[in-house]
Amino acid sequence: MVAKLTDTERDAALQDLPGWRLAEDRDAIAKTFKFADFNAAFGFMARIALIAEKADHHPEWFNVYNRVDVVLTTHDAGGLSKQDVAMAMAMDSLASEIS
Ligand SMILES: C[C@H](O)[C@H](O)[C@H]1CNC2=NC(N)=NC(=O)C2=N1
Repeated sequence: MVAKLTDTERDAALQDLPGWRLAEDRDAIAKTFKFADFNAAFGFMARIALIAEKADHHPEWFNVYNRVDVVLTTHDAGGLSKQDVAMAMAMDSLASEIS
């Protein structure tokens, strides 16, 4: 099982994740991605879904047209883990590629 990040580790990780914020009500990070249109947003989700399956680490997300609201946390760890940081970085990298 993967370890929950300490407060110090969490704050350090957030420094390197532009646009990501701490969720208000839980130990999780959140970001809103905006794309050109629904096709780009859904393409992003489809490609992240494949990465998520491979990593066995799945985002919580909500899509409306070109917007994807993402929340990342690790249920098994009861909070934020390095797997969330890795997923956030993968999302940022893919989003910058397609927008
Ligand atoms: C059984 C399965 O491996 C677990 O439930 C995995 C699947 N995907 C997961 N995704 C996330 N975000 N957190 C988890 O703890 C998690 N656990």
